[in-house]
Amino acid sequence: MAEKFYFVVNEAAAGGNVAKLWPKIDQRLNQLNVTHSDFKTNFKGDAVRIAKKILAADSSKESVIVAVGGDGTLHEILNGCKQYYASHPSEHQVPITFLPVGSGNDFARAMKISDNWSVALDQILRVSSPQSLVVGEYQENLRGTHGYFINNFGIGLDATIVHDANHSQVKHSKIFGKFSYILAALHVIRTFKPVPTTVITDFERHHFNNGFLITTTNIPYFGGGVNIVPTASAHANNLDLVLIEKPSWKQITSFICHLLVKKHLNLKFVNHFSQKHFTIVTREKRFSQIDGEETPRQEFDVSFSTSSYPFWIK
Ligand SMILES: Nc1ncnc2c1ncn2[C@@H]1O[C@H](COP(=O)(O)OP(=O)(O)OP(=O)(O)O)[C@@H](O)[C@H]1O
Repeated sequence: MAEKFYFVVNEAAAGGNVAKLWPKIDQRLNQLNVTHSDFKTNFKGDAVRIAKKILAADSSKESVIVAVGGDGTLHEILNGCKQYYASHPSEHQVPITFLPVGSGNDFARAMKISDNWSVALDQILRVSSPQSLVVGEYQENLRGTHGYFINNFGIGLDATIVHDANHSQVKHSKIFGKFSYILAALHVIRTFKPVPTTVITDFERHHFNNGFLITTTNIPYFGGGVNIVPTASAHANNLDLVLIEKPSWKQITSFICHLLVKKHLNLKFVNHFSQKHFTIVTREKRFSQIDGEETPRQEFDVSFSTSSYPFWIK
């Protein structure tokens, strides 16, 4: 077991429910005599700063940083750690892990971390050594931005769904909130304008006039449990790109039926690339989502590659 756990708590995750949950988790940690401290995030992006602050104070071999929230919180902690070690390359890398109590927990689903916090906490406490996992790395060539993702980077359809769902009134409804993504998806599938897209791999260049779904993934799931690439794995040193051109309703129906039996990647109109490096260029403004976090509408010239980080996960 690690000597000290640093819990980075996003009380705003799961529609604010984590604020009510954290005292129970903290009480359980005290009952179990787990040496720990907690840091609450105060605003969007704050977990990046907190992760760097923790590492600057304690980079010991016995420490672990725990994201308490959804995928967005883990995403920020990974990026904070990566930024810290970019300027401290010789230091020991403190592993990170995840207590999935947010609403988007695709990474936990992929890594078989329980969605019951108490079971997930036991899983974390039973780990005895870190394991290195593959994470996605992106370099946005038009704006010079750079970062890492644990799950996926989507341009187009999924990103527009994330945007619409995040800005819908329904999301804040106690009863209908959980349907906000389905409602947004139904609307966006009908209205999304396809985008000309070029994919450049190490050996080839492919052009698609009507890019619709353009999702690069490191794990099987996106959008809260959709098994988009069943073979994707954070243990494999590659990323998977799924690109679908604007489909007819017949193709959408066929895609959904095949998705249910995990055969959708065999469909003729579904393009699937599995590579270590590739670049995606879109010359019209669209939204993107990175681990569920939306970015503004923009054109993209983004190069993808893989990287790795130690995770405190069995
Ligand atoms: N104190 C805070 N107030 C508001 N937002 C915050 C705060 N702390 C973190 N955030 C932001 O909350 C967002 C959602 O976090 P996260 O993905 O972990 O939870 P979630 O419940 O899965 O979220 P969602 O379903 O809304 O995407 C992230 O963009 C994060 O930066």
